Amino acid sequence: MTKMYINGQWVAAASGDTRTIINPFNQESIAEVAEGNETDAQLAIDAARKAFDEGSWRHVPGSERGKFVLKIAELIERDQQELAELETIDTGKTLTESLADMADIAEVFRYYGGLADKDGGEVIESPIPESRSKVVREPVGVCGQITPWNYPLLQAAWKLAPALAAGNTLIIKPSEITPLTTIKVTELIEEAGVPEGVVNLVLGSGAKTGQTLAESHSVDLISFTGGIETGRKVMTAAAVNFKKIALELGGKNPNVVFADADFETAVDQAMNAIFFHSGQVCSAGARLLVQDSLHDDFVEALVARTKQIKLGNGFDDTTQSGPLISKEHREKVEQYIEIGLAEGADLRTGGKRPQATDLQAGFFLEPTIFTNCQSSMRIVQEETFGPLLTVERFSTENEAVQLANDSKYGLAGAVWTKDIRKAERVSSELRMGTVWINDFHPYFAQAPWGGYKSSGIGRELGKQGLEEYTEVKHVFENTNPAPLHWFN
Ligand SMILES: NC(=O)c1ccc[n+]([C@@H]2O[C@H](COP(=O)([O-])OP(=O)(O)OC[C@H]3O[C@@H](n4cnc5c(N)ncnc54)[C@H](O)[C@@H]3O)[C@@H](O)[C@H]2O)c1
Ligand SMILES: C[N+](C)(C)CC=O
Repeated sequence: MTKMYINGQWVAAASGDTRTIINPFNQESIAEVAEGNETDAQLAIDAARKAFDEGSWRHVPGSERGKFVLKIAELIERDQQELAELETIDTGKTLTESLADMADIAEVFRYYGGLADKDGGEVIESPIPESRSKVVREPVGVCGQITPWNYPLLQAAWKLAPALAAGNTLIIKPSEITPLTTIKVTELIEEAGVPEGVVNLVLGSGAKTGQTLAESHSVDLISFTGGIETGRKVMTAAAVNFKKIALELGGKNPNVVFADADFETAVDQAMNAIFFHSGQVCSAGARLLVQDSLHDDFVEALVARTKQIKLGNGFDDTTQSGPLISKEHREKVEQYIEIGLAEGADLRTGGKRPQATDLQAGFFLEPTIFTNCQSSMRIVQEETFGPLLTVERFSTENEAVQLANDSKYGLAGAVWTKDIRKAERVSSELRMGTVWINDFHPYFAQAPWGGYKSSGIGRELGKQGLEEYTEVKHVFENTNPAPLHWFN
């Protein structure tokens, strides 16, 4: 049974409870892990608090902290195959995708390892004679970090690396259904020699362990990645002590194709946008908007190619898309298929479970495309988080922008056109944290990631991702102190 990591020790749950982890491709048991609860979360919080308040970590120079973070990058690269196989068996995503994730993850640690000693503060030109002024950044303190099941280690890396680089201590809680790579990276963090109490790993349900982190008066920052409704609970709980908050929430991301787009590339990338990782991607291009004159030919080509997508085992290198993460999640996406039919959308392909015998044990769903969709529909407005694409038409550039922005979300979106001036005009009007022009999906350590509106608060990655884990302090020195005689 795999344990939790608290104060430098691998420990079982206080209750002795465990949870079985299954492979979504065949529902086979793949691991037995400790199932923590509020008691374990509190032990981890106490360890992180003590390590921050009494330990040496936050006084370690940035250059030394950076070396720890760079060492973790090195260890991740050393064990990337094992980590990728764990990610695939845990999530169902293809091994190719998992290996790409591991490369991204190592790069995130490398990026923040290099950034750890680059902000030594700023001297300010004080307007007051005989004084000196500087602005410094300091670690926030104890950070609670909560991650989702779709990119388990990638989303953990986006939190762990900057938090450590900035000198914080932390408690990380992965999704209870996909903990394996977060457990493994914690082993690597221990191997890298990070002092005890600095990094703590708790496992278990969000309602117990996650909630405890969010509502704790001893936690100074909560960083959450997950669904909009859970994010609302976390934000509410975090208010108890006005802790800093970072929220990376859902998306319903418009993929806007103008008539002058590169047809073949736009079709190919529209598939990539929605069916990569079976659509279980926060920034999936689940909402396709096609200019009227191109619409029918584009949809015909897209449907024909979508029917060819090969579903299967993530370890089979001919597989293009894996299962959904769980029985419950597949049922949730299937409910949206029923909603789409009831709302009058036209089902052009998919919409049901595959019949192939070798796919019956997994949580598979055929790649699905609905056309004749309207912006007011629930399947257009709500995050379906599966292999479900809605297609809408538009006539003018202004209509495209209006439709794309007609959403409570604002995470990401794309524009396809050969007219770069038009792309820039549309990009400047889209209310979302990332806009791709003639591409879909790229993200990397150097550029900030996050959402407008209900897609979240704050940014991960980039220098902004490090700043989120710091407090800003102004230090003012009177260089010639004397009585003021303000009061006689
Ligand atoms: N914006 C991004 O960068 C990004 C990235 C990945 C996933 N996501 C979003 O994550 C969602 C899918 O992930 P999910 O199903 O794991 O999300 P979820 O909200 O169900 O769970 C996310 C995490 O929150 C925990 N949790 C659950 N209830 C909690 C509570 N009351 N208090 C504290 N923690 C609690 C869970 O245990 C899990 O670790 C989608 O909406 C997706 O868009 C967003
Ligand atoms: C990896 N990312 C954040 C782009 C999409 C996650 O769902």
